[in-house]
Amino acid sequence: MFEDITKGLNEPQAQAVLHTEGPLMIIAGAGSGKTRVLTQRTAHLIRKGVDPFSILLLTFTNKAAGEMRARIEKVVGTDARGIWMGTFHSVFAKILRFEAKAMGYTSDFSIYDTDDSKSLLKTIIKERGLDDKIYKPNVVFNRISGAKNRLVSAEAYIADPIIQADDAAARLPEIGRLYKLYVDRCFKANAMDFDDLLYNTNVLFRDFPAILNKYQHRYKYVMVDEFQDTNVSQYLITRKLAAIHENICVVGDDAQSIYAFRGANIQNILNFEKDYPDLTTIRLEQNYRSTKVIVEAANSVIARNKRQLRKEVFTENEGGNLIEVIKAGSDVEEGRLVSTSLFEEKLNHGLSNNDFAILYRTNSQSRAFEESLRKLNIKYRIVGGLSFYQRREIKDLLAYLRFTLNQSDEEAFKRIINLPKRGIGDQTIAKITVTAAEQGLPLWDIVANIQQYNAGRSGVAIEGFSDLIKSFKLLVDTKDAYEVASHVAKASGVLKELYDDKTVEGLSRYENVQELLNSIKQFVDNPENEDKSLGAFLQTVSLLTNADQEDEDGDNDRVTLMTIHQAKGLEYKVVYIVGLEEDLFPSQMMLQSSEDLEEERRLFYVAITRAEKRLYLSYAETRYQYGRLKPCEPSRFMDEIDEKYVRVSRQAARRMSESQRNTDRPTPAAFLRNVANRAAQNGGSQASKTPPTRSGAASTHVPSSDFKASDPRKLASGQRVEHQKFGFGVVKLISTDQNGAKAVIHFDTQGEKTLLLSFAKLRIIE
Ligand SMILES: Nc1ncnc2c1ncn2[C@@H]1O[C@H](COP(=O)(O)OP(=O)(O)OP(=O)(O)O)[C@@H](O)[C@H]1O
Ligand SMILES: [Mg+2]
Repeated sequence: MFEDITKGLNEPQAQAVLHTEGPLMIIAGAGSGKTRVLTQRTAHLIRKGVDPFSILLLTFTNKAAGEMRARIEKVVGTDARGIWMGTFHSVFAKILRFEAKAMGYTSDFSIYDTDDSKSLLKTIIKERGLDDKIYKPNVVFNRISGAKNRLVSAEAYIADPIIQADDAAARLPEIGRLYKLYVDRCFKANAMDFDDLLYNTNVLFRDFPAILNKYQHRYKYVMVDEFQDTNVSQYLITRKLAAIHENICVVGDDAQSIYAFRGANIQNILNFEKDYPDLTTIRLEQNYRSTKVIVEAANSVIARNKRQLRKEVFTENEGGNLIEVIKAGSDVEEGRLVSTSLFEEKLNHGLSNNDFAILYRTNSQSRAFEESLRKLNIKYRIVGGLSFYQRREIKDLLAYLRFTLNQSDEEAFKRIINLPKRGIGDQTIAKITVTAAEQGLPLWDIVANIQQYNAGRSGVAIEGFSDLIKSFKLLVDTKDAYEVASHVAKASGVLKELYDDKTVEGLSRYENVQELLNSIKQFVDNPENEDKSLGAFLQTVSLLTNADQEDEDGDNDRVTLMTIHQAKGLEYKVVYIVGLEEDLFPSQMMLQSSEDLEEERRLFYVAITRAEKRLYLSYAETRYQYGRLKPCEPSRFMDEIDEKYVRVSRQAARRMSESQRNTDRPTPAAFLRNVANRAAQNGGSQASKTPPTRSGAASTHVPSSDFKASDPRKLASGQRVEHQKFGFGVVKLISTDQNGAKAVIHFDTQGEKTLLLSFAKLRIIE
């Protein structure tokens, strides 16, 4: 009866899909179909007649949830809409909204983003008269966040501070008090921060058994993707929710656990076996995503980690190309070489921009790649950069909307009270917040009754503000989110101020606000959204994760640039892992212990396993850091890949053999010698289906200065040339388009390639 649901799945995958009752754990390597199994399993449950409302499916991003929902919908139709699906944060925010009263909040509570939290902490630190160079809002925030994720309350923290050895920040005596003040202040503002969404859900389920019981009965089937990255708080919630039916299925890969720094705990996987003695464990071992070279290279890296569950990963996919190393003189050159390679890949393999990802360790590395991609007219998206919703003008309008809904929201209040300028000074604003805090009054009590306070000249302006907000409030219950928002944008003066600003930036800010209004309209028009209220819209917006951004201009064919952390669960035909240098990756900041090194290595494993067909690794010999040019050493991680899977471009190999000769110069790590040797020995192409390239001629007589970005005027068809990577060939055709001049060249061993002449380094053979 369920044959078709398991069609195309392998034996253990099918078993996992059909095993619906009782606890189930799927521990398996990257690309082995874990996420696919969850999708099929959910479709199967619905086909069996399970009510979609009783299925809870927790994913890593909202986007992943959306994609899974779309796939399930293909099998079961619109029933899929009823499934409770999303990130831990978004699902539990929804529950908290229903149950807000029990916790002393209203269902219109605000969600503070990290900026709001830090701004509030800054205010509190100042009010306490503490030095914000010692009590840095950032540091204090991380402390509080860490405590909440371990379910340590402010009171418990004060009684017994979490102090780790050699952690100076933890010893600051006021942290506990600041934690307490911060929590009180958020509560008074009817606001929860991101960590509260988990913390408060735990408190809710702990203190209100009847409420817990309701959800325990509702969710007959609970599933968690990326289980290795759940923290204790998330695990506890999941376990409690599944306690009655015990139909809990978690899937994960301990080798991809990369959030220990945020409290994720591999231990959860081990505990799971203890917590569920009658657990069924299924292992998936076949990778369907990547070529043999990529799978085996990834295996060879992760095998170096001591702390891991042993598991096999193999693939029946083709051998594929060797992993290529791109060596650049500087970070700028790295951007250029990677973008050029990407451009050539695109042309030579008929790929689209969507097939590519450039992965880096930290966000700040994106700049060089952005610039060089732009020069080549290649569209890209940055996941996790300054997102649309973090822009000033967007936050301004959102703050108005938040305050319209929740007049206790202190951070929204601070943002808008003098926007557009009403002549209300910072001191007056501080006076209002401090008075509210001291007298234990909601902000709004003071703002709405300002005539009772001695607010001086600002009084009239504040009165105007409160009248404005009162008029907005009247709309909330009867109008949808779009009607309220477009009225607020106009009546508040936000739109007009931007409209009057005729600078280029002003114009683009004005357009951004219009764009926000468009997105609210879309939200309202979407039949999947039953609740079209302002509150419902604000909730979805505040919980967008960085990976959930939509492209603004509707053109979705873009190269993706992102940190490796953001890349979890995703796959691309061609992947570039860039900045493979010591101190950058592995990151210097993370290297306190061998455990940290293992976490960095898992990150490298995640990065490698995103690639389907081809993988490139790049590094620069020098890089600007903190305003200074620094020499860099190649990352030890490149050394850790079994050398038979790696190929080094001729240029890199040649420079290496030079540095070997020059023994006075410190050679950049053993890696360089290794690869030079191996390139010379095996022609660099063992496992590849393509014939060996000329990279074997690592120390040819050709000085690199002879390879120049080619001037099209000197090149003619029929001419014989040599390319650094592809070897010798004959020019077939030269043409020009908006990207500049291109040549089609037929290479002796590599076949026909189209190269962009401003980048291709060719040597003309006279
Ligand atoms: N039995 C199968 N036959 C063909 N393709 C499959 C099969 N199982 C999975 N795939 C494909 O393999 C790729 C990887 O699957 P999926 O993303 O589910 O793996 P995963 O284990 O979740 O990976 P990750 O650990 O990176 O999250 C996807 O493109 C998926 O469609
Ligand atoms: Mg997955």
